Amino acid sequence: MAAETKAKVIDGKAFAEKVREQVAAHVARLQAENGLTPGLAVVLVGEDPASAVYVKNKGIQTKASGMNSYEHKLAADTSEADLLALIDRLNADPSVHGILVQLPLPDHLNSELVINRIDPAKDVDGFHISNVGLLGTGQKSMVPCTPLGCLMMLRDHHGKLAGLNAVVVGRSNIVGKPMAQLLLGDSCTVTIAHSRTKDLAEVCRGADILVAAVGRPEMITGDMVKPGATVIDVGINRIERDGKAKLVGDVHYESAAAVAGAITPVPGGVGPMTIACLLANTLTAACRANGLAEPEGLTA
Ligand SMILES: Nc1nc2c(c(=O)[nH]1)N[C@@H](CN(C=O)c1ccc(C(=O)N[C@@H](CCC(=O)O)C(=O)O)cc1)CN2
Repeated sequence: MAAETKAKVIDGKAFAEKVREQVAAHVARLQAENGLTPGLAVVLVGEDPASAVYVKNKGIQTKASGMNSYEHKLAADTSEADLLALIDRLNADPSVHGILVQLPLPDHLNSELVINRIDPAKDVDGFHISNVGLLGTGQKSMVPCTPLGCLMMLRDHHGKLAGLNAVVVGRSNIVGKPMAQLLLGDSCTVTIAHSRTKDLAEVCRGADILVAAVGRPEMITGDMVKPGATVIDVGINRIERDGKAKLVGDVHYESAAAVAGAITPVPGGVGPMTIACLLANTLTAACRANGLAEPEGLTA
């Protein structure tokens, strides 16, 4: 029998819709008052099916928010020199305020080199080494979309986060590390745990906020969750169960929801916030590039 769900379910789909509405309202004001339309260029190399869907959705949502969308689809065997030349052109294009290179890139391309070629002011993914350094030192930066989305949901649920114990399970550059920096910025006491952490369950049980970003299906189980804790599940894992394809997070939802105070589901939790925050970052980049006030509530 399924365990009873006690936790409040944090609805990322609904939250993302509100963020997109805020972005669209701000974009309409920018157009009316400043004659400015933010533009986002997304670069996809190759035919990875999941990446193609994410890029398509980015284009649809960018246009729906009133911004310009520029899609660049390149063949899987595109050379590094050609990709870098495209980034140089986008860096120099004043109608492009945000540039995103969809990851993962094909193996023959050096992701670090490619990402670090993007103008940091247009790096709406927040992956450029300059933005990483700015975030790590508490300075104004572009913030990676997935952690920014998690932070927005946590602030909305808790109000103030100061003094709370946060455990981030996972140490990736894209989610784990920036998530930890953002929580530290909001004065949480932060622990970064990972696959080699000793007694991971005990470390997790100390968390008021538990962020799972390990990329292992259902690794975080209910016995690892402190009663009443807020659980943010960043994992998106495609598994097969009972002969059917299924999408699950890094958290075993039923057992964790029986103990947690609040929890994000998969799908419909963190995932939709990633693209909503990409739109927010593009708007922020356009405002900064034009010396205009940044949108309130849409930045870290
Ligand atoms: N350059 C980047 N590449 C990648 C990023 C990124 O932030 N920047 N993140 C992921 C992919 N991603 C956006 O690019 C993304 C992943 C998941 C979702 C989402 O809405 N997920 C849904 C489920 C969708 C499904 O059925 O597959 C959900 O969780 O509800 C949006 C965007 C890697 N690459």
